[in-house]
Amino acid sequence: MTTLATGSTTARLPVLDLRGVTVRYGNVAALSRVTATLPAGEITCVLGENGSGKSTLVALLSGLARHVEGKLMVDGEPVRFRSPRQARAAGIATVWQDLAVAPLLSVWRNFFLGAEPSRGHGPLRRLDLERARATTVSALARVGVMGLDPDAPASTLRPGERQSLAIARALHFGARALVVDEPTAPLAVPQQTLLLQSIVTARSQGLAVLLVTNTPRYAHLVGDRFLLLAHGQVAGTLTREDVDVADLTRLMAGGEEFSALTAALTALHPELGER
Ligand SMILES: Nc1ncnc2c1ncn2[C@@H]1O[C@H](COP(=O)(O)OP(=O)(O)OP(=O)(O)O)[C@@H](O)[C@H]1O
Repeated sequence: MTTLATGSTTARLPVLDLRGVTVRYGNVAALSRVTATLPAGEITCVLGENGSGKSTLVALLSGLARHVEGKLMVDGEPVRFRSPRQARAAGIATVWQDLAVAPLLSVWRNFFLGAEPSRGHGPLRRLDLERARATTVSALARVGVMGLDPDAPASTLRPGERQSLAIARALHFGARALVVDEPTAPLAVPQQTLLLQSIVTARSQGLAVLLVTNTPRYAHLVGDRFLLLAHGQVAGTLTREDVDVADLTRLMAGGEEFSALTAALTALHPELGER
């Protein structure tokens, strides 16, 4: 993990850094001058009402939307993605809300998606099936998914397992940042557990994680920071020391109240305003 020693404290360098970023759809500013920092090895939860800009933030980071103002930086370098492929190449892996798998293909095929291991060279080069299966099983185990048959069709994966497969894939292929748009349909507890467990694994592997969630309870359980969006703007940024679950639940319902709380906290602790 990249760290920067600052005197007696150690500050983590941001993997993703947004400075005054604006994204428009026609005349609508879906994000307006958003500033946020996502350090390595931390989970930033994005909370906000419908239409607050959460999906647009995911679209921006994954190369589907472009900013017209401000700067988006990855590891300190300004970027402007023209495609999801470019975002992936920069090390940003996205787990979509409505994550699709190729249902008839095996679990291992879905894990590699065209990047299957091979052996031999030139005309003798062929798929290394054993390695593909073993790698899939061990990568899934790393995020806490045990006992899956790598040859089973992906249609047999439950929703939480699908997301975990995508996270396992991101870790295996060396992503630096993980963007997770939580499924809208509530997951059953075991699947929700799997998903959160995979996200926590990504954090412990040093990835910068952005989790878009509608569930303050889960956000508080795993989140290190909370970014509240309201009407496309940052209504506040807080850390887990600043809020409890009840605060988050209340604040999610109204960005204005969140702004008021942030202002009050910043007045008491000026250093919070610098986050
Ligand atoms: N493709 C689009 N074309 C025009 N306007 C859009 C488009 N996508 C989003 N918007 C508008 O941008 C704003 C932010 O929308 P966005 O979907 O990012 O919010 P959200 O917080 O993800 O909402 P939800 O939780 O409902 O998905 C909204 O006013 C929305 O109507």
